[in-house]
Amino acid sequence: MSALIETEKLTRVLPETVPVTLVKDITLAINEREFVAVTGPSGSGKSSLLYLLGLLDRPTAGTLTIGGRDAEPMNERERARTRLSMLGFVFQFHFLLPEFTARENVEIPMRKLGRLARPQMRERAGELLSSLGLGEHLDKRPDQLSGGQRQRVAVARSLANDPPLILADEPTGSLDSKSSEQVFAILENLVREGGKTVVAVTHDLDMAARMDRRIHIVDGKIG
Ligand SMILES: Nc1ncnc2c1ncn2[C@@H]1O[C@H](COP(=O)(O)OP(=O)(O)OP(=O)(O)O)[C@@H](O)[C@H]1O
Repeated sequence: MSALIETEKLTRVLPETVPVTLVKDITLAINEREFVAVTGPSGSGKSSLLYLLGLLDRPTAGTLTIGGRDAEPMNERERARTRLSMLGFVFQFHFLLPEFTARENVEIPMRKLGRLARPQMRERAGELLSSLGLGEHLDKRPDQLSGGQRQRVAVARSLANDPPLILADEPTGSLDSKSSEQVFAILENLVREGGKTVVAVTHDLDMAARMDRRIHIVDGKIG
């Protein structure tokens, strides 16, 4: 079976006067249905790695294949399309659009991909939110929701186009322990029951220990 995402000596150097190495020679393979933690000290390059894996940044050396496809020759349009269909993102801060309701926020990636008719998008957004315990809050705006609820909306949004891979950057980092546990349980369930692959940066070593595998980054390298 080929890996969902595979890198070979992935490297990202910022071309400053004194070049800054964010990620160095990272070789890894992430398979379907894996729940993977990315850990490491602050500033070690965890977010930079996630950005590369998520096609939000381009490596300066090395290769990355996603769904068996080499990302290198993809133009911006293909990268955007791959992001929309293959990847879901959850960040530490929810980045929901404040003027839209929970349901509309979840519909946005579906509208961008344009595979479903509008009524189906609306229905799917409602179902996703309900499955994450937000059935009562479909028409609320982010400022009418708690932090934990907002993050669950962000998870629902990441699932909008049913991507096989969810990338999460400290998804519970700004939540209290109860909401944190809820969001963790949702991510775990996505892997165990939903067949998704989840790669999550976390500072929480207890959480990392409950995941399938840990990729530890030190100074931009696997350590
Ligand atoms: N655009 C940039 N210009 C200069 N330095 C940068 C830039 N982006 C990131 N860095 C630096 O690169 C290093 C890696 O950053 P990154 O955010 O990937 O680390 P991290 O492990 O995710 O950190 P944290 O755990 O604190 O979120 C850090 O030292 C950061 O300050």
